[in-house]
Amino acid sequence: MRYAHEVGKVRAAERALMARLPEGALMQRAAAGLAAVCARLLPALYGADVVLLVGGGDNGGDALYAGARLARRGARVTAVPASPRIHRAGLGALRAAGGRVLGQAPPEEEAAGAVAGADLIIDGLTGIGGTGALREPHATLARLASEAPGTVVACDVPSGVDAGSGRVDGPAVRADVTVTFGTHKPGLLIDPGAAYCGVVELVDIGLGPDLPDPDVVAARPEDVRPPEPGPESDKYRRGVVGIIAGGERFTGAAVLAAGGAVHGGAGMVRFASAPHAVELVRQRWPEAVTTVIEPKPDALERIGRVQAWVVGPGLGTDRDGETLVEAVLGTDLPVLVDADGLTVLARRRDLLRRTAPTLLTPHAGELARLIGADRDAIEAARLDHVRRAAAELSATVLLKGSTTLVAEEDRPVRVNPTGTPRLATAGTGDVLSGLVGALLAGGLPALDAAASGAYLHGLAARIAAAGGPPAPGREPGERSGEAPISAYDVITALPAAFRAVW
Ligand SMILES: NC(=O)C1=CN([C@@H]2O[C@H](COP(=O)(O)OP(=O)(O)OC[C@H]3O[C@@H](n4cnc5c(N)ncnc54)[C@H](OP(=O)(O)O)[C@@H]3O)[C@@H](O)[C@H]2O)[C@@H](O)CC1
Ligand SMILES: [K+]
Repeated sequence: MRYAHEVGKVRAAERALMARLPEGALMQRAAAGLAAVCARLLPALYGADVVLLVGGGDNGGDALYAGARLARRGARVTAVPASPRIHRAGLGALRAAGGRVLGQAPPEEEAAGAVAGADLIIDGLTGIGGTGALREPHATLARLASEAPGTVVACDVPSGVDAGSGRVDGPAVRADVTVTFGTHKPGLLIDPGAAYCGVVELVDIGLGPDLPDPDVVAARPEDVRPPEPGPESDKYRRGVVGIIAGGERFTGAAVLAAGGAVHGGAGMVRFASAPHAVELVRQRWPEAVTTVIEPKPDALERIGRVQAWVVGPGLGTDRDGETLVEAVLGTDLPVLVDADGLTVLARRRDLLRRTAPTLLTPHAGELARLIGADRDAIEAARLDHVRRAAAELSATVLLKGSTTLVAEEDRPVRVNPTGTPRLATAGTGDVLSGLVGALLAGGLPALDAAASGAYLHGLAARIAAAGGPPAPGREPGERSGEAPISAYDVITALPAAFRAVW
């Protein structure tokens, strides 16, 4: 797992560690790590042009000390101060090492020329102390760095990205590499901030023993553990998922949710709905066991045993849909509620009073209705809202988006690292609900089922778009070689995604 801690906890751990270390030792560790990454990124350090963008806080201090280290090894280092008060000792160290410092508030052309001509730019404008939109001249310098041809290395956090949340309120530095100290910050893992970071390198400055449990974690491939069938598995032990989706009017969602479950490793998929949806699912997925039901309180009685339920995609939000959502939530089994089911829940929050696990999978608009918040406010502060929702609704909440988040009260929020803009296409959410339902039925706890499902879903989308397992890295501006994908393509690529993590 990649771990991230809130800014306040990072500062507390830093204080505790600094109390045991000689003055300035921590900043030296950070600067040494930053300089080492920069040296690796340059084909030749001797004679390389390195520009430091230096803000008025310790983030600028890190950049100055790292610049001094690079200057001592032969780089031509120029500091561009963005503030009249920059780290004095760092400035002295850079000068002593032969670095050049532009005048305070240098003319824009001079700074622009230095940035445009640099082989490598270190962004030390703001780190965890940055708040709100970048002011001038920081904003201009951030823009110049983002447009420059040289390699951009962000110190701790790309300036303009809110370290705690990933919020970006104006211009921000687009980094090729972000060197972060001690632990990740949530804003490095969550979009939009995550998209500004490039490759994130964590430098150990010895904070570990002083850090509490993480606030946010992101899975690596080895952390994704779908339930694996053993030699004694039969279809019942591998988990039977029941899906109630679609109706007379909406059938696509039913077919896609059932497909996500069929390819999501369920031992058996029991699908139940109105005749038309049942007919189409039967045609597309002969593996599913189907039942025609009517929207009555006893609707589940004819379906047979399941280990987890999925309810909602394409169900409709009228009284009939509500009856089915109520029936499913009335069971003592794990339930995933998606799409129309969530709209029903927004007016029937009483249905969430249950003891078995409940997993809700809203996008921002659905979450806005569920917790009575503004959709734009949710998009701007996704981490805060997903946490709030999990607490208020007493449920596991998977908030869909370019970085999908999964929250459960008193647990670190899971950030999905495999998301891709290609997933922003109709029907992919239905596939996710079937897939996660299969993982729930296979015995994963709701948080793990949701996080693993989101991971596999994103990976399948990437595989479908690329026509095979994605290449490990791509140069900026290089053609992606990817195709647009449909929700059905994601289903088809699920086996390859499972193979990649098993
Ligand atoms: N603590 C430690 O032991 C260690 C800390 N380390 C390093 O310290 C960093 C934290 O340093 P920090 O606390 O000094 O804050 P920092 O990120 O430099 O920002 C403050 C400056 O930014 C300015 N500023 C803020 N918002 C702005 C805006 N919107 N637009 C423009 N300016 C804005 C603000 O200006 P002001 O508002 O005060 O006028 C002030 O000058 C951390 O990220 C890591 O790199 C490492 O060395 C490891 C050891
Ligand atoms: K920075």
